Amino acid sequence: MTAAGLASLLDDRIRVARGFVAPARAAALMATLLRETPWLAVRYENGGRPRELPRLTVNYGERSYDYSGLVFTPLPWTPLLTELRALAEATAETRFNALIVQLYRDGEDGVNWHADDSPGVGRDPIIASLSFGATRQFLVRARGASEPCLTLALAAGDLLIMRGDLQHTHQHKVPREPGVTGPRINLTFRTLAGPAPQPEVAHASRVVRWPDEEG
Ligand SMILES: O=C(O)CCC(=O)C(=O)O
Ligand SMILES: [Fe+2]
Repeated sequence: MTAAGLASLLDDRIRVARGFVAPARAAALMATLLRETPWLAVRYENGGRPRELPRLTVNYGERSYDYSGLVFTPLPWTPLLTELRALAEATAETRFNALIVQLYRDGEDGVNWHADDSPGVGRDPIIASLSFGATRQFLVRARGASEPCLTLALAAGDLLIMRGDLQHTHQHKVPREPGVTGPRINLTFRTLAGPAPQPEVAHASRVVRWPDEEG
């Protein structure tokens, strides 16, 4: 543990602060974010077949983010997200200008192996991730390996920081966990610089209400 209560992993390129947001506040934030975020179901075509990302996602900040080959216009910061950004910045000791908010509706949602290495984040990005709601597994593997070298259960209020050359040496994943019935929200703060991404690629994403008012 460092002075700030951060557990250090993989040569200090992953740091985890358990309970960074206290439980009552984390629960209140989960409810507010669920209710107030204009969730987007990201739809795209793959080999002519319509696909949808297995999670809902929204971008905030000053710059478009290139995600799964699609470019999305970000929404402006809200007072709440600005406040959370300041907390993340203080611990990560950097400034962030972009945020991806993702909703894993239940254990059927997840994100497959990837690295956060889109050109806009620069060479060795510092990325801060805040989790709320259901606890989910976060796996890390070395590039070229099939098995994870690190498995973290990210719970409500946990802060995870990735930095150094981790995105070049490793990939990460939030696997499907069919036993999980509750939703999870994850916020990843990033710093985007350099040339703006290409013009928007055609996609059929749409804002969805979740949970559905009816259900
Ligand atoms: O949900 C998480 O903990 C990770 C999300 C992630 O890897 C990403 O947004 O790039
Ligand atoms: Fe990621």
